[in-house]
Amino acid sequence: MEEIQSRFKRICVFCGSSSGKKTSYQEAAVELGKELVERRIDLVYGGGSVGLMGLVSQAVHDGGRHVLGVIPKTLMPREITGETVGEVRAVSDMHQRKAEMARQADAFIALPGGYGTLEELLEVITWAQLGIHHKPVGLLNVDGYYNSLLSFIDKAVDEGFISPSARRIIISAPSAKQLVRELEEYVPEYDEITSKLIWEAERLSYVSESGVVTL
Ligand SMILES: CC(C)=CCNc1ncnc2c1ncn2[C@@H]1O[C@H](COP(=O)(O)O)[C@@H](O)[C@H]1O
Repeated sequence: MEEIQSRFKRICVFCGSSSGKKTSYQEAAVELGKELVERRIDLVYGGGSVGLMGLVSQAVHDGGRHVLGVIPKTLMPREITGETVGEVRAVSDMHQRKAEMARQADAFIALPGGYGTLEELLEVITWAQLGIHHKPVGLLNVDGYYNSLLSFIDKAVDEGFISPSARRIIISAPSAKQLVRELEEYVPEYDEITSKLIWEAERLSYVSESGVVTL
């Protein structure tokens, strides 16, 4: 089989700590894991084996790619998050966890999930909007799970709360293959105002060779 060389070394996946009711969600998590393997991309995620998090991490690990789970110390007991495959990095709190996951990744993908997934997704979108990073953000819209979120965001654009260029930060696709392909082709738009901002990366605990804006 021909090996595909990706521009991404490691992708951060946000997804449900539950599995969801439809098998299509679980299948999509495995499919995404296999797509990363095929493109020789490593995984960073929230750690543990619960829900879709367990399925995607297992698929990447089984395929021989590196898996990094970033877990706050309080979530570390196995009865809470289950066994983690690959490397585990303990951090002090949820804020540090998100910063570390973002720092380690070259792109972000959200699978279906609940509050935790939404919060992680919206934060990396907000950071992109502010020019803190220029990494692509993808939404794996399995079976239209995120249609209502996307409609809401379009309404926010219509109502003048989100700019059309900020809307374009989100790349959505119904399948892992299509989504990763689109993320590979993504070219970030540089906003004149945000590109003039200098972020105190250290204060945000968010330092990256590729992601942080330097003027
Ligand atoms: C005590 C308890 C309910 C533990 C659940 N176990 C968890 N283990 C690991 N990461 C998690 C957990 N719950 C939420 N997260 C974080 O929030 C996201 C999932 O939250 P949710 O299920 O969509 O909302 C994941 O991407 C992960 O980074």
